[in-house]
Amino acid sequence: MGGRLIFLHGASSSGKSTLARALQAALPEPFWHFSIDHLRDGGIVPMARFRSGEFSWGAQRQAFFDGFHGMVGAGLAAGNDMILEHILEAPDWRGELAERWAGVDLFYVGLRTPLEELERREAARGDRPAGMAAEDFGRVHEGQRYDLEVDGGAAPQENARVVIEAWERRGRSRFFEVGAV
Ligand SMILES: Nc1ncnc2c1ncn2[C@@H]1O[C@H](COP(=O)(O)OP(=O)(O)OP(=O)(O)O)[C@@H](O)[C@H]1O
Repeated sequence: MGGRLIFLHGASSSGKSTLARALQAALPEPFWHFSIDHLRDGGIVPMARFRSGEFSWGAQRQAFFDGFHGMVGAGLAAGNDMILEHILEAPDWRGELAERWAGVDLFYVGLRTPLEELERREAARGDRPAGMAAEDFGRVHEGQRYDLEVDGGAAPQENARVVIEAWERRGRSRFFEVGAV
């Protein structure tokens, strides 16, 4: 039997990682927290050499994301429950992932955080390029249909409680309603 997937989707600095950690702390079973941040910051990808321009990110990007999406499927297929935080950057990813994860017990959560708060957080953390959050804000939720939307400006523990409560009552995920968007 496959694991269950809680997918957190929202702009950079919307609070996905923070909510994922709050969920991980509150869920009744051990869920993985899975993010490209972990590949980048955990030393799996040679980031310094991409950042210096020695390696071309453009040339690697497709394989990187194909691999990342495949790792989620592999984790689930092995029976692991997972919280995925991710941004669907390309318009065709949604359909591709709906196909790849067909049959997965998935709960799709949209994290909406006001632009002013996104910009405040981005400036305060200082580890994301300025303007990234605003760029995401304008397009990240476009055409998405979520099983639940939460206010990324609210306290993470409260959002975790709301997500878990809704997740426990979940039906078939709207993530798979690809043709309808
Ligand atoms: N509910 C919240 N209230 C106040 N600050 C928050 C909240 N959630 C997150 N933050 C802060 O905002 C910043 C970004 O949060 P976080 O890393 O969780 O966002 P993210 O969506 O995972 O970002 P990215 O996609 O860029 O990795 C962090 O400094 C975090 O402490």
